[in-house]
Amino acid sequence: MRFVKGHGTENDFVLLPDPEGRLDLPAPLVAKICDRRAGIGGDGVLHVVPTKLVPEVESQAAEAEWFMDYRNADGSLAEMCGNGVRVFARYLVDAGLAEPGEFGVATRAGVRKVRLGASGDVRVDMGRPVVSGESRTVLNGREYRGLRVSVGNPHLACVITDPVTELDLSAQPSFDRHDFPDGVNIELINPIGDHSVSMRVYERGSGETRSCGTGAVATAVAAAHAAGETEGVWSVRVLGGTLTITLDGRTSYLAGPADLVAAGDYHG
Ligand SMILES: N[C@@H](CCC[C@H](N)C(=O)O)C(=O)O
Repeated sequence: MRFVKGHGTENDFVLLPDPEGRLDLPAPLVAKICDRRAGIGGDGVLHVVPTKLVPEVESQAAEAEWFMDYRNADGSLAEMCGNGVRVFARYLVDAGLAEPGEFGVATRAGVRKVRLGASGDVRVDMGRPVVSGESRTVLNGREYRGLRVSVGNPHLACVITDPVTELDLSAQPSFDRHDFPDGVNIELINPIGDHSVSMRVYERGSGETRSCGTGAVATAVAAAHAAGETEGVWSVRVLGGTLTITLDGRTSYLAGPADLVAAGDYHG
C-alpha cells in the first residue's frame, strides 16, 4: 500500500492515496498503521479518495473533487480535522492533483475551502464555530469548566489558570457523556499575551497530540469569549508550533504550516 507521511505543527498523518476507491480500512488496520512502534506511526490516517466514489459524501462532488476520509489513530471516524485538511491540500498540490490557489475539500462536516501556494502555509475556511453552552472535565483531580464548541467535530475548550505545561495528559480526562455522547476533544488553555494563548489537547481517538487544528479554532473561540470578544486574530501556541486563527463573526480561518516528509510502501 502506497503512503505519504506528513504533519501540520507536528499533528502527524499517514496519507493513503486511493484514486480508484479500492481501499478497505477497517479500524484495526488503521490502528496498526498508526502504531508508532509496529507501524508507520501517526495521529491519524488521511484516506485520499475521489468524492464521487463515496456515497456518504458524493453530494459534495461538484464543489470538491477529493474527499478527506479522516480516521483517528484508534481507527474511529471523525467529522473533521483542521490540520489534516491542510496537510491533505498540500499533498494534492504536491502530487499534481490540484492547482495552487483556492479549492474545496470534501469532509464529513461538509466542504472546506483551502488556500495555498506552491509552498508555504495553508489556510482553511473552517466555517462558523457553534457554541452550545458550558461543560466540565476532571483532570489530575481538578475540575475545569469550558465552552462546548462544534467545529464540525466536538470540543470542550477550557481557559484555565493552572499552568498547562504541568498537566498530565497521559490518560483520558473525564467528561460529561450527556453533553458529549460521541466523545469529545478537550483543550486546556492559558492566556500568554495579547490575543495569544498556549494550548494542550487530548484528542478523541488519538490521545494527547502535539497540535489540533479544530482544537485551535475552539481555543480561539473560548479565549475570545473569556475576553468578551467575538472577532479577532488569535495566535495559538501548541507543543508542535503556532497556528493563527481568524474569527470574523461569520466564519473562522485556520492557518499554519503543512509538510510532507516521507513516502513509501506499507507492508504490514
Ligand atoms: N487533529 C485534528 C482533529 C482530529 C479529529 C479528532 N480527534 C476527533 O475525533 O474529532 C485537527 O487538527 O483538527
